[in-house]
Amino acid sequence: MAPERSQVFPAALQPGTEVGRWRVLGTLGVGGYGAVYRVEPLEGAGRSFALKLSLHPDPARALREMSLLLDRAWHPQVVRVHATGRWPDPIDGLPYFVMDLVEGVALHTWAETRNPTFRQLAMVGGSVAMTLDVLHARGVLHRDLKPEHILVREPGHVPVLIDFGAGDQAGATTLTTTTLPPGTLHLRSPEAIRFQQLHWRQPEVRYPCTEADDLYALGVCLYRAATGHYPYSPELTPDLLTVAITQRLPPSPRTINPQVPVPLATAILRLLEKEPERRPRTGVQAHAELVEGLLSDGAAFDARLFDELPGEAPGRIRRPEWPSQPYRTAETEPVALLPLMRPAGWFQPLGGTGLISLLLCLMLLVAGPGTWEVLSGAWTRHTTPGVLPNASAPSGHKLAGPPERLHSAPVAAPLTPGPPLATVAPVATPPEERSPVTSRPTVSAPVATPQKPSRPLKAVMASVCMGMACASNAPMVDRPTPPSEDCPAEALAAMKELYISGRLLDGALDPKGKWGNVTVREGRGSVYMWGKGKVREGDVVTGQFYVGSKRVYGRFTQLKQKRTGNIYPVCLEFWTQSWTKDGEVYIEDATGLPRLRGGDEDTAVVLNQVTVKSVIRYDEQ
Ligand SMILES: Nc1ncnc2c1ncn2[C@@H]1O[C@H](COP(=O)(O)OP(=O)(O)OP(=O)(O)O)[C@@H](O)[C@H]1O
Repeated sequence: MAPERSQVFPAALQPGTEVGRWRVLGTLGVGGYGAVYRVEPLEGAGRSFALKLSLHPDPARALREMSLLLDRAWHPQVVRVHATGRWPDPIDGLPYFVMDLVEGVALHTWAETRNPTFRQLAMVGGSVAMTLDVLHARGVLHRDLKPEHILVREPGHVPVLIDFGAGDQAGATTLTTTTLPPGTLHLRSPEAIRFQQLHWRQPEVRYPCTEADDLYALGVCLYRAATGHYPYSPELTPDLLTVAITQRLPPSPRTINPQVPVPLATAILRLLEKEPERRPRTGVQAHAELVEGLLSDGAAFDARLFDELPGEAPGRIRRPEWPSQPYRTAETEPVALLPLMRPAGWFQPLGGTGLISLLLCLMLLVAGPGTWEVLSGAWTRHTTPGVLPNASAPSGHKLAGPPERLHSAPVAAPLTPGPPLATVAPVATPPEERSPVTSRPTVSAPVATPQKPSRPLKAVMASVCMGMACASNAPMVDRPTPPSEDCPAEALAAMKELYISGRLLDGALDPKGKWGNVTVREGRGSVYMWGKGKVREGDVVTGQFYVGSKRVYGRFTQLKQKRTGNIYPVCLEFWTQSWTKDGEVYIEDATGLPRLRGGDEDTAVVLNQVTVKSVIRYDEQ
């Protein structure tokens, strides 16, 4: 009998797995595009390296990152590539490359767990600026600089740049199908956002990133390190975030952390100027400004970034407070009706925050900029979450979701029923065994019936939940919905092919659990579909669960057909649609699943029967 083909999970390779001539020792991090493993060579055990395995079916980004690192981005403070290959099949497998292992932590983690001096921070910032200068002179742009991509190596506090997957070099072909390159909204420059607002209806137009974008992002990273907060919180809704970045001046770092030496605060704010021509023009100039005060204002630079908490474990810091009135209006042309000009994003319902933002903008137009100050509660509620005290590992886990929680979240269970790579040992844990979903008896939430609920029944269940039982027992942090993301062109095409574009699909979180409730936790997870279009019963969609204070959100990027084993890229999200008993009026039509009673910050109880909806890009409507 032929041996059963085992399945492997590229995002969750177990220690001992052999990838080409390398043996996996552990996981360093899982990002939106790749999983990074600590490895050692099969011959020559004892020397550790980092291996980045592309998780993306389209190898373009990985190949581009490799060629950039090998060809032009070499620098002592940029990871070096030592080997490349494909796995498990050396011809058709997923691309991977092996690079230096950086024994360090991300910049913001370094700042909040090591509590260095301002002198050390200025030197680290200046050093990154100099590295950027060399790269820029060679025509290389990083384009996704963020604290997670600046690893500070000890000893010596040497900042090393990683992840050039969004990087660009002069003459390279365009990688994306969207106006802006892949990136993170709260680190986007004001000019990039303004460009997108002007051109999002022109799919062929691409934003021409410049050195000024990298220098702006460096300013954001240093602001975060010096104050413990991003100048514009990633916890804001995308609409508010874009308004803030383009039209609000960030508070001086000294308003948040009065210990920041004046010259350093000035240098950071210069990097954050709204107009690129008012920023330092080059990395060398930025370096000069960042280290300028070291001699003249030496004593102030010797202070540590943050006060340490007395009586606590050594090194625990007191994070400065985010001010109650953080922003002033920038003296730039206001961009009217910002939220009307939606980027081609998905996971952003037309109602909710979008409508509110539209109203805010209309009020702003009518009443003038002072209106924002009245509404500034919206800004103050959302501050940057801090680094967890135990964040001392050399790297953090990264999800493709709200950026700041990425590094503080524990590594989610490896649930992805990965591409049908089949052939290679070792066998990864089957998804069911590691599922973030556990069946649990009904607590005080609606009692489930043993039949498929009709729409009205679903409505009743939902309304009972909304009326009394959704709120969890534990007080919850008010988490916003995940920010919008682009749906790749290939996913849009695949969903069309599957006849599921814009449609609602039913399924279950626990395939054996029938109609009861289940407990879900934040992390990767799956929905077992019941079938619609070319999606059949037993097909599985996989993606990310986010546990919010009132709802659970899901973003699903892969659909695996049970019958063929084929994997399709998709953009699906959890959706709740329910009607009144007569089926006439919507009670609810919104993203996410309502939480039932129970759960805590990171786990939630929801109905096992769920609906997912395929997104439509706004420019396709
Ligand atoms: N050379 C390295 N040495 C140590 N850790 C690393 C190295 N490269 C990556 N990591 C860790 O793995 C994580 C994910 O890597 P990386 O950012 O390159 O992946 P990605 O999929 O491109 O992520 P993103 O979603 O940010 O684009 C990093 O944040 C870092 O913690």
